[in-house]
Amino acid sequence: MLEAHALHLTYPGAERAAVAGVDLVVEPDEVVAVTGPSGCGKSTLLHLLAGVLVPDAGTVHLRGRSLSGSSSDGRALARRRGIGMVFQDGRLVPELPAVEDVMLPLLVDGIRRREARRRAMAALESVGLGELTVRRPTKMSGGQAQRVAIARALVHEPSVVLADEPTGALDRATGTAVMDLLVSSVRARGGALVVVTHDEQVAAAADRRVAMLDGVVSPAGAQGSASGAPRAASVR
Ligand SMILES: Nc1ncnc2c1ncn2[C@@H]1O[C@H](COP(=O)(O)OP(=O)(O)OP(=O)(O)O)[C@@H](O)[C@H]1O
Repeated sequence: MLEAHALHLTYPGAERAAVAGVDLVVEPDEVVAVTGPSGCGKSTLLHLLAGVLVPDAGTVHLRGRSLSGSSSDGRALARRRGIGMVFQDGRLVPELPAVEDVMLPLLVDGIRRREARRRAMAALESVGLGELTVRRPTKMSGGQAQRVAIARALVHEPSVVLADEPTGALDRATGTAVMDLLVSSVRARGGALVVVTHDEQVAAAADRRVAMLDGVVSPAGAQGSASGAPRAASVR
């Protein structure tokens, strides 16, 4: 589904690489947790997978199609359509009612407002926010706002959802509910989920754990499986 090979990225002026040669294969229907200490490169890896950052070296393929390298329109489109992103703080637009925010990825893709609104309403319904479609995120609880962010990541039906500490700002019960929702929404569509997390409970909900240290996948992490049943050849 999603395949990264030999990814490297050094931020300008940095002494060492934030991501220093990561290989990662995510299978369809798989939930992968990326864990590791602060600063080890988890978010950078996720942003490389999403195409938010362009690697200095290495490749990212989604369903066999290259997403990495210099960004042609075709690649940008493949990324936009194929990947959904959930940020730690949701990154919702404070001025926009939930439905307008969830419509954004569809409008960027040229879908007409009326159809975009219909699909955004359905996505909000599916995350249990059918009653709050016109509420602004500033008037929502943290868990509700994060559900809006999940609806926005899923509304264009991506193959892969990448989530950067989606429960980081939430209390435990709300975080568990949000993670359950994310996993079930992605699984219901046969998609894959990569979730960066510091939270043991979130990592335990994954099929497999990839532990990073100093910009690389630690050997123990490559073997690790949250469920105790490693999937062969998923991380090399
Ligand atoms: N925009 C940036 N410019 C320069 N250096 C950066 C930038 N973003 C991250 N870094 C550095 O790259 C390294 C990896 O950072 P990254 O945010 O990927 O780690 P992380 O594992 O996600 O950390 P955390 O768990 O604290 O979010 C760190 O040393 C960090 O200081």
